[in-house]
Amino acid sequence: MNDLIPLVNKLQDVFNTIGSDSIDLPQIVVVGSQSSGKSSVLETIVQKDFLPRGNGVVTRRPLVLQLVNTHQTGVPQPPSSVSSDGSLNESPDRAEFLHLPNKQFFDFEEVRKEIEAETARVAGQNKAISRTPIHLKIYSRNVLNLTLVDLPGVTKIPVGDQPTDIEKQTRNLILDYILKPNSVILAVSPANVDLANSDSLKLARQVDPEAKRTIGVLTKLDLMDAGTNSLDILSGRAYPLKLGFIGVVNRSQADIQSNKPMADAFKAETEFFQNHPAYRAIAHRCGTNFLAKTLNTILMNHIRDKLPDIKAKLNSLIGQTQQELTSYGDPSFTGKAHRGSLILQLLTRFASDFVAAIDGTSSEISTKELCGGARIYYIFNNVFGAALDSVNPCENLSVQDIRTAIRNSTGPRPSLFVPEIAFDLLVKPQIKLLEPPSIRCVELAYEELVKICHSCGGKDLARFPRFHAKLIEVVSDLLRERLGPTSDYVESLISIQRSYINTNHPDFIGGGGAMSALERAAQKKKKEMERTRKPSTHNVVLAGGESPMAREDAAEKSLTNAVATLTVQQAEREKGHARQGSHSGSISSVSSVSGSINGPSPSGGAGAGKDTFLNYFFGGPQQRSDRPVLQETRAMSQNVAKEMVMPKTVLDGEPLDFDKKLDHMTGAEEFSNLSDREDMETQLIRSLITSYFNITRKSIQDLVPKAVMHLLVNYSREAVQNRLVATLYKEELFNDLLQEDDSLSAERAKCKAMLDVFKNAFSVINEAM
Ligand SMILES: Nc1nc2c(ncn2[C@@H]2O[C@H](COP(=O)(O)OP(=O)(O)OP(=O)(O)O)[C@@H](O)[C@H]2O)c(=O)[nH]1
Repeated sequence: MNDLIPLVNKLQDVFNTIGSDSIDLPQIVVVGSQSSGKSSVLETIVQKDFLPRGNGVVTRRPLVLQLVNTHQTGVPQPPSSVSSDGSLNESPDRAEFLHLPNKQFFDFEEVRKEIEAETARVAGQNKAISRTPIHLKIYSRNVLNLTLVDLPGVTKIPVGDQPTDIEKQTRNLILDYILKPNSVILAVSPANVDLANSDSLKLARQVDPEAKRTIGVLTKLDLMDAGTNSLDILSGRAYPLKLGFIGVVNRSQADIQSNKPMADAFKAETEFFQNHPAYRAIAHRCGTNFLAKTLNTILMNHIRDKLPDIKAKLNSLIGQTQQELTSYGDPSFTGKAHRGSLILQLLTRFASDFVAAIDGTSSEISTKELCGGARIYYIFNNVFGAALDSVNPCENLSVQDIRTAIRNSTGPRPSLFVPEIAFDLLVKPQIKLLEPPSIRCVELAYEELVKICHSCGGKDLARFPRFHAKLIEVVSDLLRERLGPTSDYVESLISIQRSYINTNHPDFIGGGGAMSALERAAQKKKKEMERTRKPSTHNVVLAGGESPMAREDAAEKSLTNAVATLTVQQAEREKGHARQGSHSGSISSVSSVSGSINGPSPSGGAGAGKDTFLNYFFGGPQQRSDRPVLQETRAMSQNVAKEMVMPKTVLDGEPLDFDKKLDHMTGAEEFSNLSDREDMETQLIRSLITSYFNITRKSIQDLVPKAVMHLLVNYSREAVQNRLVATLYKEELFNDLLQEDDSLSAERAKCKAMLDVFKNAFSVINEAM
């Protein structure tokens, strides 16, 4: 039975080699406030001076102490096994530190120095504490098998390098250890301080409220005021702990300073209890010897209770670790004989992941966010759709632009009808507005495909980062190759739309439709005004002699008249064109063919100068002044004008009106005051542009996603596997491609070591049970 503690020690060693605390092993954790006597208790149990001593905070790192009984039978030697002269028997006692694996310590003064040095190395010289434990193993025939952890004492006031929250830090460190259900709490309290103020018991109660795994130790019983004693506590009446309280008397500071031998201290302790009137009756249940035996029994029972759990935990850890190890791949498969098939397998997996992500058939589809092909659909439907919808058909088209277009398209003659050529000129640049969102749609789909290819390959490929990078590179190249043709095609879709303005489109509103819509709008507005008109205001006559209503009436009337006149003119005109046998029924049908089918347009040679006019109409004011053609025209006109008026100008030195007019050849000031007819014409052109633009927008919205799917998505989807094989399945590349990631090899080795440890521990337990 006594083999159980060495078993746990063995497990602890096994786990220490990989620095894992994945198994909560049974151990005794010593807890107490600063200077309560924790180190003294441990030293008395070990029967050795080996712990650092001094004023204030001494224990500053957890010390995991494994006591190993070296007696053959495993039965501990009683501390009384001293020679007749009172000195301890010559013993082969020795100590080992985990951090110094090849060194054995036979001098325990050296052990103390090493603990001090190791504490200072990690926690610094000045009172700060550290969570990193020191592992110390002591082999002796005078110890019972025990695993104990000495922790820094609870302090209230920071000293030295200690941070202001030292109390919190120490408490958290202690709680980390005692929270583990497999730890037995050795709660040390000095007897000369009221138990109600005991930090160790308060902490123990937090994690073990039923007091099932807490054992109380009362130190400094010799320092209690004369006439007082702790019998109530020691006999379990004052504070209920299932494992009870044990009283001890350690060496005092004076004893330590005078190097009082352990054996003497032990003797003195025994005498103290046997001679004390209050404790005499329970002397056999007091003292360090009894404490060591009790702890040994408690720990063994505890281990026996916990062993099945530990075994089960180990079993599941073995399963998990085995799985993790498998995920790192088998290194033996990268050998020469398997390289080709491994490359092909990984490459095919990458390609099918890519296809599956696009098709939405991937097994790792997210339920949290859109991924793969669904994102491409989102781009088409939501992003591209919304971008197109947000384009205003008459964007950047001012009244002035429209008027100028109308005027220019009628040439030197005044316009009789709404000029079709102006509509043609104006609508083309508007269609161009659809190009940027369409190109962006291609780019977004491309970016999405690049993203998809980055997420392909899965865990298997993580092993071979170079191969993974190469696969991504090849697919990215393929996608990049497709980006150009797709963008070009989409660009040409817009150019196609601009190259022929099909005013014969069945959905196009046409001139007649636009006119009647305007008429309806005007009549509706008129009715609304009539409805809101108040009778009392009818007769109010202003100083000017005309009532505001009367003025409104006049304006309304003239607007309606203008619409009527234009409608009649338009009807006449359409009739005329019908007679000539051209496309009939819409004003714009006339416009679209006027330049080619029906001979010269009303604007004469305007067709030839269209581009210049377009630039002129749709560039900003700055651009406009920069246009060389316009500048030239202007300069020419000015020269002509100057020549004409020179004599008069020279005579009186004043700028002539004619000059001024030519300087403002854009005619901007005239557009501020449009006639009713001009206003109607402008509105008519606007509604024609809007109608035609909407038709084009609809077909672009339909065609661009189709083009992207055909030329970019489906093309690369189908070509990916072949491209990958053609580029990467080459014998001379295999070596480079199958270079394993260093960190992954290290991870695999670590995982393998861990698995060995768990298996080892499992068989250790199996043998013991
Ligand atoms: N007289 C007497 N003194 C004791 C007893 N136990 C401990 N001391 C003294 O109390 C002081 C503190 O004891 P330590 O064992 O260093 O206490 P600790 O809890 O380990 O202290 P830290 O590690 O600094 O938290 C030392 O001077 C001990 O000699 C005891 O039972 N009787």
